[in-house]
Amino acid sequence: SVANAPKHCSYEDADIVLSEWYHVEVSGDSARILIRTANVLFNGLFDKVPSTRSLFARVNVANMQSGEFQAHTMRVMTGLDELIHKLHSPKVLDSMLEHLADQHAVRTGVKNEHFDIFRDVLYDSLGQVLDEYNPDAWRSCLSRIFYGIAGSLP
Ligand code: HEM
Repeated sequence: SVANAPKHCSYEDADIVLSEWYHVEVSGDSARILIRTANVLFNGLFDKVPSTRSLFARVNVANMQSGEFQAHTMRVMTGLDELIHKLHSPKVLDSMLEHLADQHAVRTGVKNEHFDIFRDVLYDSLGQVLDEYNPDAWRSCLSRIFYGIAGSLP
Protein backbone atom coordinates (compact mmCIF):
# COMPACT_ATOMS: atom_id res chain seq x y z
CA SER A 1 0.00 0.00 0.00
CA VAL A 2 1.03 3.61 -0.36
CA ALA A 3 1.45 3.84 3.41
CA ASN A 4 4.27 1.32 3.12
CA ALA A 5 5.99 3.08 0.25
CA PRO A 6 9.71 3.21 0.95
CA LYS A 7 11.75 6.10 2.12
CA HIS A 8 13.98 7.57 -0.51
CA CYS A 9 17.23 5.71 -1.01
CA SER A 10 19.43 8.76 -1.54
CA TYR A 11 22.65 8.73 -3.51
CA GLU A 12 24.51 8.98 -0.20
CA ASP A 13 22.53 6.09 1.31
CA ALA A 14 23.40 3.99 -1.74
CA ASP A 15 27.09 4.89 -1.35
CA ILE A 16 27.07 3.68 2.24
CA VAL A 17 25.28 0.44 1.35
CA LEU A 18 27.66 -0.26 -1.53
CA SER A 19 30.78 0.35 0.53
CA GLU A 20 29.53 -1.75 3.45
CA TRP A 21 28.47 -4.54 1.07
CA TYR A 22 31.89 -4.41 -0.57
CA HIS A 23 33.31 -5.97 2.58
CA VAL A 24 31.44 -9.22 1.82
CA GLU A 25 32.68 -9.26 -1.76
CA VAL A 26 36.36 -8.83 -0.91
CA SER A 27 36.31 -11.26 2.00
CA GLY A 28 37.27 -14.12 -0.33
CA ASP A 29 34.48 -16.15 1.19
CA SER A 30 31.46 -14.41 -0.26
CA ALA A 31 29.66 -17.48 -1.62
CA ARG A 32 29.70 -19.12 1.79
CA ILE A 33 28.70 -15.91 3.54
CA LEU A 34 25.79 -15.46 1.14
CA ILE A 35 24.57 -19.05 1.49
CA ARG A 36 24.84 -18.89 5.27
CA THR A 37 22.98 -15.58 5.35
CA ALA A 38 20.28 -16.88 3.05
CA ASN A 39 19.78 -19.89 5.31
CA VAL A 40 19.31 -17.56 8.28
CA LEU A 41 16.75 -15.57 6.27
CA PHE A 42 14.80 -18.60 5.04
CA ASN A 43 14.91 -20.25 8.49
CA GLY A 44 13.56 -17.02 9.96
CA LEU A 45 10.73 -17.05 7.45
CA PHE A 46 9.98 -20.75 8.00
CA ASP A 47 9.95 -20.27 11.80
CA LYS A 48 7.45 -17.41 11.59
CA VAL A 49 5.27 -18.84 8.79
CA PRO A 50 5.86 -22.61 8.61
CA SER A 51 3.54 -23.02 5.63
CA THR A 52 6.01 -21.11 3.42
CA ARG A 53 8.38 -24.08 3.47
CA SER A 54 6.28 -25.93 0.94
CA LEU A 55 6.78 -23.10 -1.56
CA PHE A 56 10.36 -24.35 -1.90
CA ALA A 57 9.66 -28.07 -2.31
CA ARG A 58 10.87 -27.94 -5.93
CA VAL A 59 14.32 -26.81 -4.77
CA ASN A 60 14.60 -29.51 -2.08
CA VAL A 61 14.01 -27.39 1.01
CA ALA A 62 13.69 -30.68 2.93
CA ASN A 63 17.49 -30.72 2.84
CA MET A 64 18.76 -27.19 3.13
CA GLN A 65 22.35 -28.43 2.71
CA SER A 66 21.50 -29.98 -0.65
CA GLY A 67 22.94 -28.70 -3.89
CA GLU A 68 19.44 -27.85 -5.12
CA PHE A 69 18.60 -25.65 -2.16
CA GLN A 70 22.03 -24.02 -2.15
CA ALA A 71 21.65 -23.28 -5.85
CA HIS A 72 18.31 -21.66 -5.04
CA THR A 73 19.81 -19.57 -2.24
CA MET A 74 22.61 -18.47 -4.57
CA ARG A 75 20.02 -17.34 -7.14
CA VAL A 76 18.31 -15.27 -4.45
CA MET A 77 21.51 -13.80 -3.02
CA THR A 78 23.17 -13.06 -6.34
CA GLY A 79 19.85 -11.46 -7.28
CA LEU A 80 20.09 -9.28 -4.18
CA ASP A 81 23.74 -8.53 -4.92
CA GLU A 82 22.88 -7.38 -8.46
CA LEU A 83 20.14 -5.12 -7.13
CA ILE A 84 22.50 -3.56 -4.59
CA HIS A 85 24.94 -2.88 -7.41
CA LYS A 86 22.26 -0.97 -9.33
CA LEU A 87 21.25 1.35 -6.48
CA HIS A 88 22.93 4.19 -8.35
CA SER A 89 21.06 3.40 -11.57
CA PRO A 90 17.38 3.80 -10.68
CA LYS A 91 16.04 3.01 -14.16
CA VAL A 92 18.00 -0.22 -14.46
CA LEU A 93 17.09 -1.06 -10.87
CA ASP A 94 13.40 -0.55 -11.57
CA SER A 95 13.43 -2.84 -14.58
CA MET A 96 15.23 -5.54 -12.59
CA LEU A 97 12.73 -5.14 -9.75
CA GLU A 98 9.85 -5.42 -12.20
CA HIS A 99 11.28 -8.65 -13.58
CA LEU A 100 11.70 -10.09 -10.07
CA ALA A 101 8.19 -8.95 -9.15
CA ASP A 102 6.84 -10.90 -12.14
CA GLN A 103 8.89 -13.98 -11.22
CA HIS A 104 7.40 -13.96 -7.72
CA ALA A 105 3.86 -13.03 -8.71
CA VAL A 106 3.52 -16.29 -10.67
CA ARG A 107 4.38 -18.40 -7.58
CA THR A 108 1.03 -19.05 -5.99
CA GLY A 109 1.15 -18.63 -2.23
CA VAL A 110 3.98 -16.07 -2.16
CA LYS A 111 2.70 -13.06 -0.23
CA ASN A 112 3.80 -9.53 0.51
CA GLU A 113 3.94 -10.28 4.24
CA HIS A 114 6.57 -12.99 3.61
CA PHE A 115 8.86 -10.31 2.20
CA ASP A 116 8.28 -8.13 5.28
CA ILE A 117 9.43 -11.00 7.50
CA PHE A 118 12.39 -11.81 5.25
CA ARG A 119 13.36 -8.12 5.21
CA ASP A 120 13.18 -7.79 8.99
CA VAL A 121 15.32 -10.90 9.52
CA LEU A 122 17.78 -9.43 7.02
CA TYR A 123 17.92 -6.13 8.95
CA ASP A 124 18.66 -8.12 12.11
CA SER A 125 21.35 -10.27 10.43
CA LEU A 126 23.32 -7.61 8.61
CA GLY A 127 25.13 -6.57 11.76
CA GLN A 128 26.78 -10.01 11.85
CA VAL A 129 27.44 -10.16 8.12
CA LEU A 130 28.97 -6.71 7.65
CA ASP A 131 32.04 -5.19 9.26
CA GLU A 132 30.31 -1.85 9.35
CA TYR A 133 26.55 -1.53 9.34
CA ASN A 134 24.65 1.69 9.03
CA PRO A 135 21.06 0.50 9.59
CA ASP A 136 19.41 3.72 8.37
CA ALA A 137 21.08 3.59 4.96
CA TRP A 138 20.31 -0.12 4.54
CA ARG A 139 16.70 0.34 5.61
CA SER A 140 16.20 3.18 3.22
CA CYS A 141 17.66 1.28 0.24
CA LEU A 142 16.41 -2.21 1.08
CA SER A 143 12.87 -0.96 1.58
CA ARG A 144 13.04 0.35 -1.97
CA ILE A 145 14.19 -3.08 -3.17
CA PHE A 146 11.62 -5.05 -1.19
CA TYR A 147 8.81 -2.72 -2.19
CA GLY A 148 9.86 -3.11 -5.82
CA ILE A 149 9.70 -6.91 -5.70
CA ALA A 150 6.75 -7.42 -3.39
CA GLY A 151 4.72 -4.20 -3.43
CA SER A 152 2.18 -5.65 -5.83
CA LEU A 153 1.97 -9.14 -4.32
CA PRO A 154 -1.25 -10.15 -2.52
C1 HEM B 1 15.59 -10.06 -1.48
C2 HEM B 1 14.63 -10.93 -1.59
C3 HEM B 1 14.49 -11.92 -2.70
C4 HEM B 1 15.15 -12.00 -3.89
C5 HEM B 1 16.23 -11.08 -4.46
C6 HEM B 1 14.63 -13.18 -4.57
C7 HEM B 1 15.07 -13.63 -5.79
C8 HEM B 1 14.66 -14.80 -6.38
C9 HEM B 1 15.21 -15.33 -7.60
C10 HEM B 1 16.32 -14.69 -8.43
C11 HEM B 1 14.57 -16.51 -7.84
C12 HEM B 1 14.76 -17.43 -9.03
C13 HEM B 1 13.75 -17.02 -10.06
C14 HEM B 1 13.60 -18.01 -11.18
O1 HEM B 1 14.61 -18.56 -11.63
O2 HEM B 1 12.45 -18.24 -11.59
C15 HEM B 1 13.59 -16.70 -6.79
C16 HEM B 1 12.73 -17.77 -6.71
C17 HEM B 1 11.73 -17.91 -5.74
N1 HEM B 1 11.47 -17.05 -4.71
FE1 HEM B 1 12.51 -15.37 -4.29
N2 HEM B 1 13.68 -13.76 -3.78
C18 HEM B 1 13.57 -13.05 -2.64
C19 HEM B 1 12.72 -13.28 -1.59
C20 HEM B 1 11.74 -14.24 -1.58
C21 HEM B 1 10.77 -14.40 -0.51
C22 HEM B 1 10.69 -13.56 0.77
C23 HEM B 1 9.94 -15.40 -0.86
C24 HEM B 1 8.78 -15.83 0.00
C25 HEM B 1 8.08 -16.90 -0.06
C26 HEM B 1 10.39 -15.90 -2.16
C27 HEM B 1 9.84 -16.95 -2.89
C28 HEM B 1 10.40 -17.52 -4.00
C29 HEM B 1 9.94 -18.77 -4.61
C30 HEM B 1 8.78 -19.63 -4.13
C31 HEM B 1 10.79 -19.01 -5.69
C32 HEM B 1 10.76 -20.22 -6.64
C33 HEM B 1 11.64 -21.35 -6.09
C34 HEM B 1 11.79 -22.44 -7.15
O3 HEM B 1 12.70 -22.32 -7.98
O4 HEM B 1 11.00 -23.37 -7.12
N3 HEM B 1 11.47 -15.17 -2.55
N4 HEM B 1 13.68 -15.65 -5.91
